[in-house]
Amino acid sequence: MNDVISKVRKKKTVDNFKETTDSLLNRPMSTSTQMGQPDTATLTKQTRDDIPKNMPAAKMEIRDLSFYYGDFQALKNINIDIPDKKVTAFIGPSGCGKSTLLRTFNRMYDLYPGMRAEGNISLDGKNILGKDVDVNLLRAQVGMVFQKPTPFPMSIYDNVAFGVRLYEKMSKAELDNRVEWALKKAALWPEVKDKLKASGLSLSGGQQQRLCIARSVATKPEVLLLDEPTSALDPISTGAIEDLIEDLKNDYTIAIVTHNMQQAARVSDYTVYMYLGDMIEMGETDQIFTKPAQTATEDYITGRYG
Ligand SMILES: Nc1ncnc2c1ncn2[C@@H]1O[C@H](COP(=O)(O)OP(=O)(O)OP(=O)(O)O)[C@@H](O)[C@H]1O
Repeated sequence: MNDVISKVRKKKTVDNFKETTDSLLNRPMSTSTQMGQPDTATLTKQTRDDIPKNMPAAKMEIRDLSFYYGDFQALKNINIDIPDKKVTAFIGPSGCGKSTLLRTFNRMYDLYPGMRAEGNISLDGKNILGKDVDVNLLRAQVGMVFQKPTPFPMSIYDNVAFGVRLYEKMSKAELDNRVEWALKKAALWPEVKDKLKASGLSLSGGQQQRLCIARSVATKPEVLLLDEPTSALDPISTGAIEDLIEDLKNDYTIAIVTHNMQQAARVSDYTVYMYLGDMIEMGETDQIFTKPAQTATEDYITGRYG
């Protein structure tokens, strides 16, 4: 039944997406947009006063966040709430800072010298940018899946058990249960249950990406970050991952970066539009795709630039 509802919901959103983009496309374009640029005259950058007031409880609160690669400022004073147990999609043209923003949510940038974040990101009320934060623990709480599937060169079982062994002490039987649970969550169990000792690298691209999702959920994170998780996959594997996202949001708060507008419309509850390091607009996905508040968002969604 849930399956049917979810398929109807998806179909509706996709139909809405098409109808709206068609009607949005019939509106006249500004001169700058005609030249393949956003209409900067009407582009309003958001501040913390613009965070929508009617949002559900926030799992993460991002306040006055700026990010630097050396001297280059890639994020400029970002203010957003990431709602708990919802899917938030980040969209925007290449280089606007989507991946950079996602990587601040688990301080992935700490691995590289010369990169720094300023401002505040709170997870359940605690600032994760503080010096006292245990970043390994943070990364267990805030899991990440990358664009290209990145299984470790070890067995399917060990891939999933890897993070669990790092952070938790448990018996072999408990670990077996956790591995099975995570593979079921990632909708991969039926395909691999008879070959858990085979190398993770022997799986197809779509299976490898689901293995990476299983590896992430195995440590029972609270937030799951997905950075273009399907861009290297075929349509069938993409559909499987999108169904999985729909299912996972019952238990996890999910943030996803995607270049695919239809995918953002299909899988997300909230959408954030970014441009050149600024957050331009955040709202419910249906609103962003049917009635964006900013002309720049509308122009991007309708494919007029980006
Ligand atoms: N390691 C780095 N060193 C220096 N600048 C970087 C680095 N990574 C990204 N940038 C710059 O930061 C800006 C934001 O990049 P980011 O990868 O976050 O954008 P994006 O919106 O995710 O792009 P895409 O959609 O193409 O993946 C870009 O101008 C990019 O060139």
